[in-house]
Amino acid sequence: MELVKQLWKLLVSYFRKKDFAELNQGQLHGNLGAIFGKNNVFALCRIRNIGIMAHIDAGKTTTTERMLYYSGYIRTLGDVDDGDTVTDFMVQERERGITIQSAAVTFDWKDYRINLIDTPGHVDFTVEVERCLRVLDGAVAVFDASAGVEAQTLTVWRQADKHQIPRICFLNKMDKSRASFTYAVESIKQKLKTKPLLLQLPIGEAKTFRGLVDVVTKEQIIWKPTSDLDDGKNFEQKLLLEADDPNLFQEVQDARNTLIEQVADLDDEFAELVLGEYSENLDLIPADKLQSAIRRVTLAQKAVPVLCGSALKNKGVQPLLDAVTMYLPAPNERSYEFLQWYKDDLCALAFKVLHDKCRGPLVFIRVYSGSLKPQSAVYNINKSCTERMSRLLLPFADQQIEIPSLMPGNIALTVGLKQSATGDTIVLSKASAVAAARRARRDAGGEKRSSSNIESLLLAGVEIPDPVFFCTIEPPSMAKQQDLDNALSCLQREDPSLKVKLDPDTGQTVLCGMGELHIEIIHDRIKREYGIETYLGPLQIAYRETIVNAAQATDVLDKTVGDKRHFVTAELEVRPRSGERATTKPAIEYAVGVIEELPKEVQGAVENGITNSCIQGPLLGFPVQDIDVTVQSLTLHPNTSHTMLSACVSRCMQKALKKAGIQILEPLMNLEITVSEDHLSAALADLAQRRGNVQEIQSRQDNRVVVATVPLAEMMGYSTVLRSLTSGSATFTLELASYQALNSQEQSALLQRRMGLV
Ligand SMILES: Nc1nc2c(ncn2[C@@H]2O[C@H](COP(=O)(O)OP(=O)(O)OP(=O)(O)O)[C@@H](O)[C@H]2O)c(=O)[nH]1
Repeated sequence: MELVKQLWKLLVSYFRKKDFAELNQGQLHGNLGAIFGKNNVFALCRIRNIGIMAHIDAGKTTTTERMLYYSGYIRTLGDVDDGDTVTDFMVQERERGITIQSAAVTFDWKDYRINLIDTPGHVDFTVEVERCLRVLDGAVAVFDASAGVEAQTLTVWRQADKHQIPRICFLNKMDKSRASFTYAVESIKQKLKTKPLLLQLPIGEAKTFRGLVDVVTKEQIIWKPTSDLDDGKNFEQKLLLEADDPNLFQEVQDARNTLIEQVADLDDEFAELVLGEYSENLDLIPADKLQSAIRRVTLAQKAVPVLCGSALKNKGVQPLLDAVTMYLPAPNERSYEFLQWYKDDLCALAFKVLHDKCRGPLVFIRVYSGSLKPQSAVYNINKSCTERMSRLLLPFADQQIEIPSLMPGNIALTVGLKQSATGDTIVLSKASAVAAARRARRDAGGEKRSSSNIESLLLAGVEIPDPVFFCTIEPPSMAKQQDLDNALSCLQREDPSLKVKLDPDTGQTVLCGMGELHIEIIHDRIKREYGIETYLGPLQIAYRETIVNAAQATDVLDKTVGDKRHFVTAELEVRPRSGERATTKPAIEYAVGVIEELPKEVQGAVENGITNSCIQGPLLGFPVQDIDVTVQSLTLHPNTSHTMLSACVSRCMQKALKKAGIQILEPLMNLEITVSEDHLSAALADLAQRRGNVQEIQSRQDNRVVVATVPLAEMMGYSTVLRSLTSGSATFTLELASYQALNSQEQSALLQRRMGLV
């Protein structure tokens, strides 16, 4: 029997893949043609730019796939486990069943144009999530209904808070045996500190989950599997009557009253209705009035609508799409201060770069005002350069269709921009940027333009956290070094969280990344996409250095090059800084009398020298963090070049840092392990051996969640160990918490290891 089942699964999977291959070749293009054939210009109020975000494996890609299917843009349902979804199109994504890079798709749902971005859930790709959130107007947060809020949910939720993005919650996986609507809602309330508005109640849970009731309209939706195809298109929608199910009817009645109360508390306009016209009978409040009020509180981010379903079992996705159009904002409902300065001129943000072998860099752009046309020149404010764009493409995962223009509120791909990178602001022309700057100055009351004023003309970029892992990367032969450098520079433009540098001692190329998986994927991409078989050195931890005491140093440089004498004397003081957020940017000040005499360019050269010496600390060459520097005195010969000045200051800094005593800091990680009760003690015992510090053990349904901190150095290859300790049942997330000082024994052991003595 088991064998027959396996064979059947194989057959289904084969035909799905076959369908998908055919779909890629023909059907998809047909559908894209259909989009293009239609009126491609949507009124702003009918556009939704949304993202799908969640903890790893919550079901983002599966939900996206269903959205594409129900909107008619694909005719066969893909499956993450079969590696044939539309948005996970990278080979690595299909092989591993995870999303690595965000994919943008454009589709229409009931007269609305939806630009949707499926984002990765793995913590190593958090930067990818953030740069997409930057251009979105709204987001759907997907939850595994059996797990509620998980570690990475918190991270992406905070990112969405930072960009003030209105959200809808979708409790997915309601079919799972441990799914619990009540538990998931409670965890949203407790952990995300938000007000969930229950817009639906599930009918059945786990195996019995078969539909839901819309609390606003009191309609029940029951999915009816047909014998041949259970794709979720067949459902019955009708008013729930007391006779159908008296208990459920009462539950819905209570839920609607609670919802009305909640919304009335948050929205004055609705409160007036509740207290006035409908005070006698809340039942009479029309659904559309309640929906409008829910929309207002969602847009104001005072509360979050909650829906539920099972994407895998094809239930609940159509109502979710309705909710996206109904409750998430249109581009013109978001306020952006900078738009007033550009008037109707083009203002757009480049938020992602892809490298295409034939077409070169493809830059994803979101237009905020004005419009963009192919074959036009645009001005990049960040790079201060004019670039020519040749074509405009509408993205559909890994395929695109050419479009004649891009209107405000929309997202598209541009071909031909060579300089633009993630986070750059693109405007019509230099003159337009100057005019916008003038208007901004006028609005600021005619003040002289300060640098922060200029920054407000630029759309905010994305903060890239420092990498925690690094390793050397070697080409197979010296002849391939140039190809490797090219590949790395293309990959870096695509992925700002990847850092590449040269080891000054060995001359080797060093890759720095956000985690083991990140570096593994980059290595794999270099092989597959650029055809270079590279060798990675052992993965190493990116430590930091700091100082323990205050110290002073002086340095003199006296060099004659040709007929020019370069003469500098510098005296610096360094002090440890405490209390503030860890930063590798030194705080620089000048002793009385020094700054008045320094021209601006000289000051720039001094600060360059100080900052550069903090990039590589004196002990092990790691970045130096948390120091204050005072320039006590500085004398220089008028002929001295800025390079010589910086070099002298840098040398003086190194002396002062050495005198101050160097302390090595190691990355300390927040670790969250979800493990069954049976394997809890094994996981804890292992953690104790890794210098782990358990802070809390929570219960999550039948599982336990261990919240701990642990040094990153102890976590190499942890996934394999945890898998074998828990028979593959546990999962974990790891995220940088802070940097902590090594004790003297650990520090000397590390020094010896780095010097190759042990
Ligand atoms: N039981 C059940 N499984 C689901 C459901 N939705 C998704 N899954 C499964 O959960 C796993 C992860 O699904 P994905 O859609 O890849 O999740 P994701 O959030 O996109 O994952 P990442 O992008 O890697 O973070 C796959 O094995 C899916 O088949 C659901 O509604 N019910």
